[in-house]
Amino acid sequence: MEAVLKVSNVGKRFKNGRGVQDVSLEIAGGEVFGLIGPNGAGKTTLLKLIAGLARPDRGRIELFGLDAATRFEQAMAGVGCIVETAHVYEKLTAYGQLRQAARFYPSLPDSRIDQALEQVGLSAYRHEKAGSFSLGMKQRLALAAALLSRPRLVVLDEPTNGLDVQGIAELRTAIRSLSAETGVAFLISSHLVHDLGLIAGRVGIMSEGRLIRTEAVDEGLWGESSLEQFSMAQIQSDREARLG
Ligand SMILES: Nc1ncnc2c1ncn2[C@@H]1O[C@H](COP(=O)(O)OP(=O)(O)OP(=O)(O)O)[C@@H](O)[C@H]1O
Repeated sequence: MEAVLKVSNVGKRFKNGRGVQDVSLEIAGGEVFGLIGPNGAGKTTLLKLIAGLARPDRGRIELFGLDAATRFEQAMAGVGCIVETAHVYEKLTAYGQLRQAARFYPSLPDSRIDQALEQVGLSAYRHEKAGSFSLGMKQRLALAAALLSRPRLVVLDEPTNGLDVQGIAELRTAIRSLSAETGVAFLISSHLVHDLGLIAGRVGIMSEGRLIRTEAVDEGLWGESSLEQFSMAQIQSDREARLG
């Protein structure tokens, strides 16, 4: 499928010398791509650059064939994101919450709210207050809000944090069926490598601001070891190669 995202040699350096450097990456329509790496590896920074929440110092980001630097608004219109915190108003019902979010899209029909709730498996809870929801349900409600405008790429920062096994399984079901049925692509970060291995079809390993390797999630590839061990070994050998 055609690329929804093309990142070419992107870099951003903070005053403390950290950030991301020379990242290149392509994500196709309908793909679920996971970004893994330890704390501070640069995952959130890269997601922010892609979601238009920060500007790169160098390199190029193309979304749906549009250069994000010169056609920012059109490019970002196709991106839904939850970066840093998933905002959920505890006193509102699931429906009420999405009604609030829908104010940003005046031409959106009310039926889209029900459809988004259905897409994340929360239809049965539409009249219940979000305050009574589990963390996993809150995450999926936030995802429903991000889906309202029918984005072609959804960017999620650490969505599995704090979720139990069932919460992860439900998030996985929602993401997998959305990508398969609607062709929306997902870019998801997590330092919880195992969790992301359950959700993503392909992963990219980040270390010290760089994307050191991308791989299809295929247990055969890492043989006896887990994806965690595989990624740690990659990070270690990358460090050794750079330090000479
Ligand atoms: N606004 C900023 N100003 C200065 N340094 C920053 C800023 N944002 C991030 N950094 C630094 O850039 C590096 C990468 O941070 P980033 O948050 O992207 O990592 P991460 O992989 O998402 O880690 P985590 O899993 O902890 O969220 C870190 O060393 C961080 O301290």
